[in-house]
Amino acid sequence: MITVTDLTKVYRQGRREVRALDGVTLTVPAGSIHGIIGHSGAGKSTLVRCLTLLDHPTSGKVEINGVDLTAARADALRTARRRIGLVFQQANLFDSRTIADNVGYPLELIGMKKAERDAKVAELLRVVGLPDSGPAYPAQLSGGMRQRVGIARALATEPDVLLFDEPTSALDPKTTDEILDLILSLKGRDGLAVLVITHEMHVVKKICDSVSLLDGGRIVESGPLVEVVNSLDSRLAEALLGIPPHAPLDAVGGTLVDVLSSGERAAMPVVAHTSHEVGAELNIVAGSVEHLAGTTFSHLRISVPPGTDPQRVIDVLRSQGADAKLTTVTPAAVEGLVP
Ligand SMILES: Nc1ncnc2c1ncn2[C@@H]1O[C@H](COP(=O)(O)OP(=O)(O)OP(=O)(O)O)[C@@H](O)[C@H]1O
Repeated sequence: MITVTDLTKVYRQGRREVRALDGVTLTVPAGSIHGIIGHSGAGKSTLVRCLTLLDHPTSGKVEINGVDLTAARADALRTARRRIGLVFQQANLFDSRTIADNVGYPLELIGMKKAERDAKVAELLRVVGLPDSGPAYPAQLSGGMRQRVGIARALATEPDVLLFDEPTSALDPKTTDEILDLILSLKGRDGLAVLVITHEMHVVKKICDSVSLLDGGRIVESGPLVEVVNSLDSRLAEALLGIPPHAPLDAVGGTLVDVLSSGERAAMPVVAHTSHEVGAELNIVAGSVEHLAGTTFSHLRISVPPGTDPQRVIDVLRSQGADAKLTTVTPAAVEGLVP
């Protein structure tokens, strides 16, 4: 488990202060995967550096299974850092070492004997699906395979936390899915807590149990995936269940209302019922249906024809358990969040 409490990082540029992290607090329990998303400049890289103590936070705490990394010095810090396995966008392997030697490198550093190391490396290569790649060199592997090697290397010291920094940003969609499947397969392994920093919504949808939105160095929304997306007022809902592009308002006509329903309600004809109840034809302009963390979410945009009171439509939709609100076509709240 990793617990971050009131983490703050202030950089000084001449007389100017930049608060790159401003009181970040979060907990990722063992056995779960937490995603952190945010647009460029939100503080993601600073968070990675401060969590791993590559950069010392200005204030606040980072604890792993109760051990305070921020209080550790020198040798104690080196040992404590091994509790976090790090995987970057590129695996940054040593080109002149074999794959087995790359994976075994952190074990060499802690002085593990060769026979024990070889057995551990073979096991790790099996875990990441590369049982026969030990003798190969990095240049002989694809980007996805190199990323698997990076994951094996990060697991070598049996960390309590695995921290992924944009792990699939350099990969094609098929390889991305394969790497995400691998990350999912590690869930629950030896009480591992997984933290994934990403700007890709697909990554959050596919593997995360919970998610936080980082903005201006602060966590502005956070919680279990199925809870944070269950409100039309949530920026995470907008980012993760966004309405696909559709015809402009003047072509669509009427007043636009967004409708969000989840679970069993997502399969019920709430719009048809509402149409019937208010005695007007409600047209579905666009929508998306997503299956997230075992729950189905339906996010629809409907147009209410002139002469029908949109507030009455909203009230009837809400009386059936859906969230509903008047909408504009492009919510400003998420601009820049989805690249
Ligand atoms: N060493 C530094 N000195 C001064 N300011 C910095 C430093 N590192 C980061 N910052 C500032 O802190 C803020 C957060 O930067 P950070 O790189 O953490 O964001 P990010 O979310 O990782 O962005 P990106 O996705 O573009 O990498 C930015 O305003 C940035 O300019």
